[in-house]
Amino acid sequence: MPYEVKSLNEECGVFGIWGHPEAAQLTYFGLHALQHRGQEGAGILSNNEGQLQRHRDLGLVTEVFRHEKDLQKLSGKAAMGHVRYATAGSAELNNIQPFHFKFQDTQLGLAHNGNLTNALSLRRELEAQGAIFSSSSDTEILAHLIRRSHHPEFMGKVKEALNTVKGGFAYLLMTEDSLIAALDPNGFRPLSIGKMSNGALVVASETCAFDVIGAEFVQEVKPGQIIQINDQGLHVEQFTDKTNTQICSMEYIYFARPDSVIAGVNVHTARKQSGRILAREAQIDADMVIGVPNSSLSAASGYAEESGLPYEMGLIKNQYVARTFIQPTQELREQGVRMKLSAVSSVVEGKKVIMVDDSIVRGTTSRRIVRLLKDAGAAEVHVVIASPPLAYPCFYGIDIQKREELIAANHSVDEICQIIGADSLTFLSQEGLVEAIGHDNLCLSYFDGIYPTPLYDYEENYLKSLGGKSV
Ligand SMILES: O=P(O)(O)OC[C@H]1O[C@H](OP(=O)(O)OP(=O)(O)O)[C@H](O)[C@@H]1O
Ligand SMILES: NC(=O)CC[C@H](N)C(=O)O
Ligand SMILES: [Mg+2]
Repeated sequence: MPYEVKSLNEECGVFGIWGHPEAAQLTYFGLHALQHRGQEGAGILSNNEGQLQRHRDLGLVTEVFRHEKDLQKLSGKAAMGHVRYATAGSAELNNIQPFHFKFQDTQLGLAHNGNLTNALSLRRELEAQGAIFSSSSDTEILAHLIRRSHHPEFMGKVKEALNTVKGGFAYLLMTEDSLIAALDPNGFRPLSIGKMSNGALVVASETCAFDVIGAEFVQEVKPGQIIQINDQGLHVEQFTDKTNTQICSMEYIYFARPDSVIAGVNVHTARKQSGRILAREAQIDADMVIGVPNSSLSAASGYAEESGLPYEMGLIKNQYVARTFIQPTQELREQGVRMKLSAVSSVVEGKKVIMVDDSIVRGTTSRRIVRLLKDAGAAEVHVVIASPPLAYPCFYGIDIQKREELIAANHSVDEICQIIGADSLTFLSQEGLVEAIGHDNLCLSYFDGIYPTPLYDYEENYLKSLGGKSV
């Protein structure tokens, strides 16, 4: 399967539109802007006067829609799409979204960014009651809950289902006559509403998808909200009032595109600010600052500005060899990093270099790059990381679910420094991170292990990995 070699994988991206004659085309452009959120598969489902049609496949958006006819057949003035990186269920075609359910009386489209923490137990219960699943993904569960609800109204059924699933979810649903968006009570994942000049309403995981289609930002979907969009406009309700906003801090640190805005904060600005604060906290004597392309470049520019050191291009990313086959072994991950980045010897030779990266997960990237820079002649390599040590897994939509994988869960900062071969290693403090982002409605569980919800099906194994410490 085509795939970019990444150390830290993204989640998923959703996009929906109601009220435009070229709805599927615009969804294609929107998904293209969200491609960084998932590269395993993509799909679009359109709604032509109540007739839903879908095309999906494994691969990047441009590969899935390489034949124009596949997009052209998706007619109608409403559509929704998805780019996937799996968190639950394998990377096979059956799990690629949007899902399209055809019942004898109606049809339903479903797309999901996030990860349910009670998916296994719900599935067990549903199967015991006779449900037959068509995929191994957690996403499908919502459709079963909606169809099995005894509530007399469709929206009532959806609300009941949304109150049954737990964990992280930004959902889009397409019915015959409306597009529905819903966000979990913690609002872990970003989800925003925009408007086009013809009045069409759009929903997207990130605001960068609005810019490519000329839509204007209107409002965010708030935690616990369900928003129905149809020919009458936009109808906002809460499916629960028990909310506690906890936006995933890794969205700001790494996942989201720098041009996106989450909770009123531009991602590049937050990253740049984190670099500035890191420079104040680290105070390292050096000749230059370099970033690790792509995601740490904003933080590196902030670090350079604050420290007054020159910002140099010491590492080059090869934009073309990055695509290869999924090979999730450590050895091949290292191979991927090597293919991806080269050090510029004429820039770093004989110099004391500060290398800024946004995060250390397994330590593969930092170790490899320190070696690259030293092989290229750097006299000293000081690694500074624009986030605190990542020592706890995420259960709300990212693929880091095992503590054993995380270098900071198993080693002190000094040990990590030795393992990656750096001359010094400094992490941004948690307070510094919060200050950089500028609000404290953040999920920081990666760093402090404090989870804002029970972990349900994951709890037992997680507790074992902690050696009995309670969550
Ligand atoms: O410690 P590790 O396990 O190596 O993971 C950390 C690295 O992973 C991410 O980059 P990634 O290579 O995924 O892609 P990027 O080009 O978007 O920065 C992140 O920006 C770090 O560089
Ligand atoms: N990364 C995601 O948001 C994935 C959505 C869903 N859990 C899946 O695995 O398909
Ligand atoms: Mg990186």
